[in-house]
Amino acid sequence: MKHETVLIIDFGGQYNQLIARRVREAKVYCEIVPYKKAMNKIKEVKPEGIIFTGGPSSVNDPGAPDIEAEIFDLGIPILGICYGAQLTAKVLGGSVTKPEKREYGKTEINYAGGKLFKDVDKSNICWMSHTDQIDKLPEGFTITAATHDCPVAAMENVDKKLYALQFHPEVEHTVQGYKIIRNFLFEVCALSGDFTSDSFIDDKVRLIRQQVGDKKTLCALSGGVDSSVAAVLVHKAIGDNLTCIFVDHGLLRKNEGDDVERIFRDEFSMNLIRVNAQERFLSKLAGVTDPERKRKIIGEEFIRVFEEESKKLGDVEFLVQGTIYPDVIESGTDEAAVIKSHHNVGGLPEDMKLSLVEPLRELFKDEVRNVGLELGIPEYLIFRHPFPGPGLGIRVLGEVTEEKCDILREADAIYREELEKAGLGRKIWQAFATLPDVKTVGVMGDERTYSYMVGLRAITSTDGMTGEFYPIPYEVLGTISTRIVNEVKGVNRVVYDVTGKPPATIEWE
Ligand SMILES: Nc1ncnc2c1ncn2[C@@H]1O[C@H](COP(=O)(O)OP(=O)(O)OP(=O)(O)O)[C@@H](O)[C@H]1O
Ligand SMILES: O=c1[nH]c(=O)c2[nH+]cn([C@@H]3O[C@H](COP(=O)(O)O)[C@@H](O)[C@H]3O)c2[nH]1
Ligand SMILES: NC(=O)CC[C@H](N)C(=O)O
Ligand SMILES: [Mg+2]
Repeated sequence: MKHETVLIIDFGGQYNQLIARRVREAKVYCEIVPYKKAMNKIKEVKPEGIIFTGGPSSVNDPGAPDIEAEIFDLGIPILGICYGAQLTAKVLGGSVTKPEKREYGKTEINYAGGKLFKDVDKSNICWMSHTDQIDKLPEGFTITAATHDCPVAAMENVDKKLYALQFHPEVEHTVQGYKIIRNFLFEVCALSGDFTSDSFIDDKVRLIRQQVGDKKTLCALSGGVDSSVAAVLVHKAIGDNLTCIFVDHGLLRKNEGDDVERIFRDEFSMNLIRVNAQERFLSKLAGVTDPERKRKIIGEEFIRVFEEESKKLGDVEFLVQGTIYPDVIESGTDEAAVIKSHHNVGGLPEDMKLSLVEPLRELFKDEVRNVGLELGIPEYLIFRHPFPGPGLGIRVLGEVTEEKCDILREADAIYREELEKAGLGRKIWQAFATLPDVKTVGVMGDERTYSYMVGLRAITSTDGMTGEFYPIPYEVLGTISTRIVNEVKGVNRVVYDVTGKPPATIEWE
């Protein structure tokens, strides 16, 4: 039986999989298609609804992603989001400009009602991330929402079932955003919601067995959430043919190497090899300051270590990684911009010989956590803060040296210890310290100091795609700052990062 289908047309937005996920959650089958293939795909699957994603380009740029005008005459309901909304306006004869004020993050909005905003509060908060905006409506459209700086925050042509939103309903910070997507699916497209996916774990176990067969397989295990879940899942599929490799690259947090080794030897009966590779990583990084260069060096060195270990085991073809969707999209795709090359995706060397097994590649962190819990992995492992593979290599900003890593390790340990003491660990999604390549003047013991400054970051998020800084109480910040400056030699100043994502990212590099 053919399921009702929604096609999501990809213009390179950061949140495309989030749109897909919301549609999946509403029990509607959907597929993401590159914009260049949109018309062919529409003819092939005859979707009941179409969603245009956001994207990094400006519709006025020469060569910007475009869409055939005939798509608007097919009678299929279309929801354009951000770039998708701007493109709808442009193609249908309206216009888009770059206003003086841009909007990023939470923004107050007023809705005018109608099918798309059924049961949505008239005045609410939405999530914006745009530079351009619609300034002239195409014929037949009316404005259905506005913010202080964006007069056309939504527009529609009810007769033609065309809807456009400047904000992002798929992002959870848009209060009632999911309701708006559901209204599009159920009120505008009149779908019934006939898609329930089979159990993810059973499906994946079957697919992994198909891909790997009885071949020996390595798993890159960091002890983090994603690779632990990937390892347990693959172990369920292929048992002892799986060997986990944990690389201590000298860029780990305080005590992390020993903790990971102990936990995975005690808790799981899996083959685990720890490779101590501190010197080779640090020597490859010596003198390098560009963040993207550093990420690529680390990504490549990881793979070289895995290749060497695979030779020792003999006949290994596959490498399991705990790659998840944000790693993929932020590393750039044909349509999406490179935000940063995650070491496990954009940082992989071109000549790598192992084939990848990445069962979590389409999922977001909170979905991975749910799979982990279902697999019986203990909660204290599942709810740990994420820690990026390149580790302190991208938290020591600029050139990475052992001395700077040592300073950061101590400062970071104090910071996280005090957050735990204050009971904030589980309220914050990810917290860490960074060491900018900046020295500042201080006065300690009546003497001048000229020492490093430490930056503190604490973010709330569900999926790592967007986030807000967590308001740590001043007393707690004060205690942390005093302890860091008193206890960590080489630091005389502490600052707190109060930026969300967007416009910043979570990590500083
Ligand atoms: N020190 C390491 N040793 C071996 N593999 C690693 C190491 N660090 C990262 N990896 C590999 O790179 C992948 C991506 O790293 P990432 O930090 O995103 O995920 P994670 O460590 O598994 O989970 P978390 O996001 O909770 O830290 C991991 O899933 C793992 O396969
Ligand atoms: O395994 C990883 N390899 C990487 O190269 C990498 N870069 C960022 N991160 C983590 O991804 C999430 C989103 O990070 P950003 O907002 O900094 O892009 C955050 O949780 C980051 O810690 C990485 N994880
Ligand atoms: N998030 C988006 O889709 C952004 C669209 C466009 N690049 C802008 O800045 O307005
Ligand atoms: Mg990690």
